[in-house]
Amino acid sequence: MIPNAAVHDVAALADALRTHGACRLPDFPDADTTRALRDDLDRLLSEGALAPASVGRGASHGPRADIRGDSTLWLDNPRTGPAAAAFLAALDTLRIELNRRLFLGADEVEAHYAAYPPGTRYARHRDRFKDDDARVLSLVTYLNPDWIDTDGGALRLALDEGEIDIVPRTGSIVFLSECEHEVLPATRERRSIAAWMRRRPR
Ligand SMILES: O=C(O)CCC(=O)C(=O)O
Ligand SMILES: [Fe+2]
Repeated sequence: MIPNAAVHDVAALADALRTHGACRLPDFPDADTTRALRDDLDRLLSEGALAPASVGRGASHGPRADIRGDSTLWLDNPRTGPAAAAFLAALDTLRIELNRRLFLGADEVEAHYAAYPPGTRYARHRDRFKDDDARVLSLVTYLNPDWIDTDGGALRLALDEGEIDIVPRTGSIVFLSECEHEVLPATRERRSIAAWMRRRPR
C-alpha cells in the first residue's frame, strides 16, 4: 500500500518515500489550481502547442510512439499561462522542504504537460538516464477529474513491495526516480503534468 500524505505534512511525505519509495498527495494541487492547470492545458492543446515526446539522448534521440505516445510542453515555455508558473513555484517550495528532510540534494524542478491519445502508452522505464542520475524524485499530477477505473491508463509502479497501479484521476503521486514504471494505454485521452526534482550537472 502506498501511503497518502497532505502536501503541508512534509514529514509524512518524506517518511513514506523513505519506507515505500512512493507517496500519494490526493489534495495536491488544490481544486482551484487543478482547474486552472486543466484550463491552461485545454487551451494549449487547442492551439496545437504540445509536440510528440522524444526518448533517449544523443544520436538516438527522437520520437518513438512505440515506446511513448504522449505529446508534451514544458511548463516554463512562454506559451503556458500563469497557472503553470504558480505550480512550478509550488513544486520548488516542496523541493526545498524535501531536501531538508531527505537530503536529496535536488537543485531544481522541471515539469511538462502531457497528453496521451487513446491507446497510447509509455513502456516500462526509469526517469533516470543510464548515464545521468540527475533526476531524484518524480511527481505526476493528474488532470482527469471524471476518469473511471475502466478508462485504463494506470501508472504502474514497480516498488519493492510489488506492482501498484495508480488511477490517473486527480491529485499527485510522488516516487523515487530510480523506480521502474509504465503508463498503460487508456480508452480516452489522458492528461497530466510530469515533474522532476533534480541535481544540476556539476
Ligand atoms: O503520467 C504518468 O503517470 C507517468 C509519466 C512518466 O512516467 C514520465 O513522463 O516519465
Ligand atoms: Fe516516467
